[in-house]
Amino acid sequence: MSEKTLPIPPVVLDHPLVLHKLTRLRQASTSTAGFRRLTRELSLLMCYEATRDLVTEPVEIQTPLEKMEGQELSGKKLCFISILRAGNGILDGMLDLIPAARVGHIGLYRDHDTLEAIEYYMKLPDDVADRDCIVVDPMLATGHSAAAALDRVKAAGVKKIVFVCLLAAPEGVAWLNEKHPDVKIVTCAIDRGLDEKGYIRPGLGDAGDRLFGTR
Ligand SMILES: O=P(O)(O)OC[C@H]1O[C@H](OP(=O)(O)OP(=O)(O)O)[C@H](O)[C@@H]1O
Ligand SMILES: O=c1cc[nH]c(=O)[nH]1
Ligand SMILES: [Mg+2]
Repeated sequence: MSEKTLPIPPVVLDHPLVLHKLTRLRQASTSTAGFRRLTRELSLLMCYEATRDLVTEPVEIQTPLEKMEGQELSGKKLCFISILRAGNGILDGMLDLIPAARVGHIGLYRDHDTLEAIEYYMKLPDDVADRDCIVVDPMLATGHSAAAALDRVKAAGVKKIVFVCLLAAPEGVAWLNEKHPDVKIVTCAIDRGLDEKGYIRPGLGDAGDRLFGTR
């Protein structure tokens, strides 16, 4: 009998700041500028959670008053991978917190009729296999885009991946858990479910259009 890997339970941020900012983000009356700013702020908070397992080592430093032992990051280097185009809204906040991280991009769009993910671009750093990766996309709806992106990242040799999104549908979580049970999902909320067009309900609408003002 084959052993099935148990999925890592998703981490849902329940911090009051996240609840407040996510509520503002969802509101239809929030402007493009406001949506972008809130996405960036929420990304900082999600980055904090997604990097919780980073390894540190002791380092001796001198404060203005005395020597002490501090801690500095010492584990594998990081790479952020943005699923275009809406992933770039999250990427900005992540890079505010970890400016030295490398960045990869995977271009995917959902076919409106089949809801399958269609790839149109990919560029990953040459040394991505030596890095831990955080893959970012605001929305985990059917999970097709995220699963396709993770297939590509794993094919490039990456071993440890966290997937970060603003909102998830239970259907997307189930799909990703099935396809990539070893990938931890970090999200601000898991909503009620998908509608007949594959939109997350109650959701926040089309994240890409709201970030870039394209509709
Ligand atoms: O889980 P799924 O059902 O695959 O849906 C989620 C995808 O849909 C959105 O992208 P979209 O295709 O609208 O592209 P965009 O970022 O260019 O707007 C979103 O940013 C995800 O990538
Ligand atoms: O609700 C949804 C689903 C997929 N993509 C979005 O931008 N929003
Ligand atoms: Mg879109």
